[in-house]
Amino acid sequence: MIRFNNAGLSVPADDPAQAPRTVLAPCTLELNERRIAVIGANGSGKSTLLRMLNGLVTPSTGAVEVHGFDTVRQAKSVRRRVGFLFTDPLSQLVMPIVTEDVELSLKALHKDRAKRSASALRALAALGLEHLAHRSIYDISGGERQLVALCSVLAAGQDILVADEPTTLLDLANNELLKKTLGALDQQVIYATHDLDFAAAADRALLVAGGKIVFDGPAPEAVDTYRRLVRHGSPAA
Ligand SMILES: Nc1ncnc2c1ncn2[C@@H]1O[C@H](COP(=O)(O)OP(=O)(O)OP(=O)(O)O)[C@@H](O)[C@H]1O
Repeated sequence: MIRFNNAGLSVPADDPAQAPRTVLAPCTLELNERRIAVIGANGSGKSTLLRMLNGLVTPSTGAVEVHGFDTVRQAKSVRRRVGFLFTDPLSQLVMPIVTEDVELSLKALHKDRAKRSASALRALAALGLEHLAHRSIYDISGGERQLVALCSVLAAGQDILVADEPTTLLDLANNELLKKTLGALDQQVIYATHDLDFAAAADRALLVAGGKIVFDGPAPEAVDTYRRLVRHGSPAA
C-alpha cells in the first residue's frame, strides 16, 4: 500500500522575489494496483512523483508512506521494500563488473559469497544476459546496461518496483523483453513512460501536466486524455 498524503514539492524560484515554483502540486493518492503508469510531457513532474516513492525526493509539503513507513523518516525500511530503476542505468550500477553489481543487490539475501555469485549468474541468465557477466559495465551498450540494471534491481527482491522510463535505451526486441519481464512479475510495478502503448496496458494511469495530476483512472482513458491535450496545444502537455 502506497499513500500520498497531500504530498507535493515546491522549490525556491530563481528570483528570490518570486513565489516558490511548484514542481508537483500537493496530491492525495492511494496506489494499490499491480501496474500503474505515469505519463505526461517532459518536465511535467513524473520523475519527481516516482522519486517520492522511495525517499529520493523529500516532499516540501505532506508525506508519502509505503506499507505504513514514512519515506523520509523511515527511508531505510522503505528502500528495503521499493526497488528503483533509473532512466540512466549508470545512476545505479555502482560496481565495475556486471556480475559484481548483481551480487551486490543479493548481499542482503545471501551472506555466502559462492551462493551469491551463483545466484547472480542465474539472475543474469534469466534475462539472457549471462554472456555479459564478466564484462565491464562501461564496455557494454546503453541498452545492455539498462537490462543489467533491471536484473540488479530484480535480484534484490523488493515487493514494489518503481521504473523511470525503463525502455528508453532499448531496441525493439529488448523493449519487448523488458515489458514481458515486468508483466510477469508478482511485484507491484509503477512506471513512468513516453511509450503510450506500454502505458495503456497498465491497470491504472496518472497523467501529469504542469506539475499537477490532471487525470487518474483507467490507463486507456489517461492516454486518450493526454493525446487530446497535445492535439489541442495545451501549454502543459
Ligand atoms: N529539486 C528541484 N529544483 C528545481 N527544479 C526541479 C527540481 N526537481 C525537478 N525540477 C524541475 O521540475 C520539473 C519536473 O521535473 P521531472 O524530472 O519530475 O520531470 P519529468 O516529467 O520526469 O520529465 P522527463 O519526461 O523529461 O523525464 C522540471 O522542469 C525540472 O527541471
